[in-house]
Amino acid sequence: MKTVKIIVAGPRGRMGKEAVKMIQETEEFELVSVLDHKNDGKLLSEIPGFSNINVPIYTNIEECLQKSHADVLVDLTTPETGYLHTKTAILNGVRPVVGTTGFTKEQLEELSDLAEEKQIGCIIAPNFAIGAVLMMKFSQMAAKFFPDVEIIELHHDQKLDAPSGTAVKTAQMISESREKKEQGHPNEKETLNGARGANMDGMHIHSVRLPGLIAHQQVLFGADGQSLTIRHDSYNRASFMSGVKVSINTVLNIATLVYGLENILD
Ligand SMILES: NC(=O)C1=CN([C@@H]2O[C@H](COP(=O)(O)OP(=O)(O)OC[C@H]3O[C@@H](n4cnc5c(N)ncnc54)[C@H](O)[C@@H]3O)[C@@H](O)[C@H]2O)C=CC1
Ligand SMILES: O=C(O)C1=N[C@H](C(=O)O)C[C@H](O)C1
Repeated sequence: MKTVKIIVAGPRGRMGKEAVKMIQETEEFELVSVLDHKNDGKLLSEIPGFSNINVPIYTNIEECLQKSHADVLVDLTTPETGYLHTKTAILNGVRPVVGTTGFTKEQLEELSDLAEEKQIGCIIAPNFAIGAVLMMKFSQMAAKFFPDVEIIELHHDQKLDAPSGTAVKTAQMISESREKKEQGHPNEKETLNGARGANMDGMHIHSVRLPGLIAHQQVLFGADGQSLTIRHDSYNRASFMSGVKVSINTVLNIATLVYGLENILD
């Protein structure tokens, strides 16, 4: 069995910590270094909460990629950093597995073109939880029969991007099966800005941010005399790790960019 050598970017973050733990617990994975924006030159074991993990911390991605000889970079940072890391990894022949959300459509297209040109695998998944992927797929199926839909996503109040990457992906997937329409009354007017949420392809997305929440989404469909609600809840960040694992194993065997876990699950 060949060991997969992995770099984690954002190791001190909520998701990064969980990814480091999962990699340490997986026999065929080896954490070779981490990328952070501080603590350059230290060992991860010097950082509270990471005792015994003697891998170097880099703050410069080029240096990190050149010295680590990694197969995969797992990025769990912020939109700007995640984009830069993904691009640099592809250019250096290291395969990115990206959970970071908030990339623009143009950035995704550019990264996809770059992966194609370099013939290198890259997986960007707005949600690694299998249940969330099913929620998106079921919503796509339902929208064919129930074109009247609104999306409500609910997250912890430390989240930087809104709407969530999952909500955007859900709307994109629904758009593929839903007849085009603007949700709500044609003459509706907001008397308070933002009352109807964000509008994507005529669908409204509402973002809730509260302490105590982790990651939740409901997709509400309405029709004459009935409604259908499809809801997913992540109660902890371990819920995302099986998807990260599948992505690491899959990215080694593909030569393009895949956007969304649904495209690699059988
Ligand atoms: N795809 C998925 O299933 C999931 C994706 N996410 C996404 O993952 C990202 C991280 O989420 P959280 O862990 O909750 O955030 P967080 O704020 O806890 O962690 C982000 C980490 O990135 C680090 N960071 C910032 N700039 C950096 C740089 N230049 N170089 C290296 N590290 C840097 C920060 O120090 C921090 O430790 C977000 O974009 C979030 O939306 C979160 C949960 C699940
Ligand atoms: O920031 C988070 O926490 C999450 N971000 C992802 C998103 O934007 O969809 C995935 C999950 O919802 C948790």
